[in-house]
Amino acid sequence: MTGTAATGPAQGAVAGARAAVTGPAAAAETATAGTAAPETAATGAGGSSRGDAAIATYGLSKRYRGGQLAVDGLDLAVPPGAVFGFLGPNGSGKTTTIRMLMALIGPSAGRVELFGEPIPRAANRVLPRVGALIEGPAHYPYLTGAQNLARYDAADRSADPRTRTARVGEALERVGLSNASRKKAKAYSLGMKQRLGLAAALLQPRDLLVLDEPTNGLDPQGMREIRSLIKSLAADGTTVFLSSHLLDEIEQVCTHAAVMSRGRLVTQGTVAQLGAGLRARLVVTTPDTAAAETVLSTVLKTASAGGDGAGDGGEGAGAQVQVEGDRVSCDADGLEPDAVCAALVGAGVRVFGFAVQRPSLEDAFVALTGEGFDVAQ
Ligand SMILES: Nc1ncnc2c1ncn2[C@@H]1O[C@H](COP(=O)(O)OP(=O)(O)OP(=O)(O)O)[C@@H](O)[C@H]1O
Repeated sequence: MTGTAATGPAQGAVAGARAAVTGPAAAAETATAGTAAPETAATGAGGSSRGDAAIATYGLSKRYRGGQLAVDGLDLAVPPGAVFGFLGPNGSGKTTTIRMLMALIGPSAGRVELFGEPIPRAANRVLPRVGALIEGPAHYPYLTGAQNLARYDAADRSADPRTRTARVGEALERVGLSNASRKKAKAYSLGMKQRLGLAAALLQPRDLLVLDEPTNGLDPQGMREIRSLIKSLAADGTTVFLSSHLLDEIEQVCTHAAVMSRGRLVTQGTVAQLGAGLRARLVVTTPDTAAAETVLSTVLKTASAGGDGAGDGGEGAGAQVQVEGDRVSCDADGLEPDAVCAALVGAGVRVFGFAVQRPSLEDAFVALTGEGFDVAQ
């Protein structure tokens, strides 16, 4: 443990990142920081080298005292300026990783660098550049939003008390809480509390924001507000690293993502790259499923014969067309959607719906891990 334990109820929000989260893990750590693993091959995300990464981890592992290997040999590279989604089902090691990034717990093996500086060794120098929101913010319920922020700021030794009032006002403005600044925190909705936690992380200019499940427990409106806030922070050049178990959230807000499963990194890259290995599907909705199936099989055979796989193309084409209820689908690779649609109509198929569906991140996860996304360890 290298962080300073937070006092009061603010244990979740780590503004300026020198206050420690005092979650259940904090007391039971076996911090053996410093047993650095040999540097592993770079797995650059989105073409960025790891030297200029905002966050880089090398063989990062954490085994809890009970023997659980929560994080296993993690090599992360978060490019500066990215909105980086750290994705994985519950229990896959996201929070444990974030705690190690913020020097709240030590790794069992491997190492962390933030902006090229070693953590925890350079924590005092680097962490003031990092704002964090970990495990849901807790606030003093009987203080107003503004008073809560003033308390957080007073606990931050790097913060200038002379500019406190102005910075508190700006942070509240930034998260859209100016009008509620004089309301007691206990009267805040969950979304407002989450925004207040973000405001605490924004009391100083930050180069990096680390957010652990920032939309957890929020209603759809609250989620939208947090997402648009994240986008506006990123537009200002802040690198944002956020964990989530919500795939569509990552797709909506992130430029890059890493996928975790059972403590291990499954893949990382741009969001576009993650789905790139998967093929789009052409989906026809029709009551004439048999006729549509015949047309798609013929189209696939023709496309396949026209390509370089002429020898084996025809054989499996029928099997590649799937019929589920009133939906008939096939691999869209190499097909001209307008020509396929014309062929369907020409054959008398009543086309009620026609789409080329891009694979989702969930499809990518299932393809990569062989398991559904809702797995819990
Ligand atoms: N303090 C601890 N002591 C022992 N085991 C722990 C501790 N904290 C977490 N674990 C275990 O480590 C594994 C990873 O947990 P972690 O909280 O990092 O996952 P997560 O992906 O953040 O999941 P969630 O979204 O549910 O928080 C889980 O199996 C969890 O039970």
